[in-house]
Amino acid sequence: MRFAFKKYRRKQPRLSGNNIMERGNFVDYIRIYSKSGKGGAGSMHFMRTKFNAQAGPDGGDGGRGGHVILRGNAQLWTLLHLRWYKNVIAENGENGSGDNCTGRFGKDVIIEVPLGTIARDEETGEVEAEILEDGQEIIWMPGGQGGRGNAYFKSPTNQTPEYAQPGMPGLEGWKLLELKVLADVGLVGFPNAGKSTLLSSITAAKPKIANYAFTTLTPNLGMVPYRDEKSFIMADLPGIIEGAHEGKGLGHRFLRHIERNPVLLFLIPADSADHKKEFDILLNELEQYNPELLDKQFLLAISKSDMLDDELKEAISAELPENVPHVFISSVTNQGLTELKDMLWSALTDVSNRTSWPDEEEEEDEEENEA
Ligand SMILES: Nc1nc2c(ncn2[C@@H]2O[C@H](COP(=O)(O)OP(=O)(O)OP(=O)(O)O)[C@@H](O)[C@H]2O)c(=O)[nH]1
Repeated sequence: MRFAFKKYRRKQPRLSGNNIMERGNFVDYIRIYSKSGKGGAGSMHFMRTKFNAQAGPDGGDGGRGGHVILRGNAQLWTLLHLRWYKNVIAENGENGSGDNCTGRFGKDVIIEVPLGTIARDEETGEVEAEILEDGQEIIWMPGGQGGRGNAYFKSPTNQTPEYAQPGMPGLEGWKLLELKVLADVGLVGFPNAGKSTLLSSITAAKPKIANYAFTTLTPNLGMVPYRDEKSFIMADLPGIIEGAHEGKGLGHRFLRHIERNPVLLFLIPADSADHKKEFDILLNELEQYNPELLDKQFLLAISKSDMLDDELKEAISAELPENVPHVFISSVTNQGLTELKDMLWSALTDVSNRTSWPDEEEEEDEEENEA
């Protein structure tokens, strides 16, 4: 639903931020008390009898209460700018007055949010709005309708008594705004796997890189240029450790960002003690968080492969699951990066490339049949 009242736009209070500075302060979850405006009362002034509008001067309708509107802004990366807004309250509509004067509409409040923001009701958990495009506007909480003034009842078709009431109330309640980063490819790996280094070597993004765990505390996005001026977006997500779904390490807060990435690239470093086990732990953490994540397309990259000779590569390849394509890469020597981009692009464009996981019930059936 797009907001149609363009002429009111300039006057609306906007809850927006100063873009770039906010990248360092990643906030992806906000609880906010939100209220749309009440409709103004219709003017019934000077009426002699309740529905005999002919008997007095015309009274105008009350103005509509202000909406609470969400607007997508591609320059925003976090919800930080909303942190201090505990209440968002739109203005009430003005009452109608004599001489058929319609009350002024209450001012709408526009909340600017980054793309990928979901709005929920705290009590019901219901998703009420989702912003995916720059400039997209959704009337999240509509303002109450204004009451009808007696002018309205001059028309014989407009005799519905309930419209003669004062304006309708707006909506109110505790709401949640949640940001799920929008990217084509999400990088999944233990801390120190080389995720940020990969992002910085194939995109123009400059994430923090260091030889210690949890250098990346917030998602970083970068655009990967591909052949023929094509491109895709890659997200470097904070490292996952065993028990992340129970809150260990940085916990499961950031796992929500993976939900939006159609392709997941698992990064396992060449110097891992057990590549297969590391991959299984990561898969398990994703599954514990949300089993639907296993329906995504997976690719596996063995990072820091400049440390490996051909023999070691063969040994690692033999350990890895056959149904997940893998590639050896090094962000230092650029080894395998072109092949990796080709694989990512075909995974993004080719739905038939989807990794299939045997369903537990199927496995049980097979076991029974074998017995
Ligand atoms: N030899 C070699 N070292 C690498 C390569 N990629 C990354 N490293 C090193 O590995 C360390 C960790 O790299 P990061 O890119 O910060 O790892 P990360 O996965 O983003 O780590 P977190 O932010 O903790 O999740 C750094 O010291 C990098 O220099 C590579 O291709 N080869």
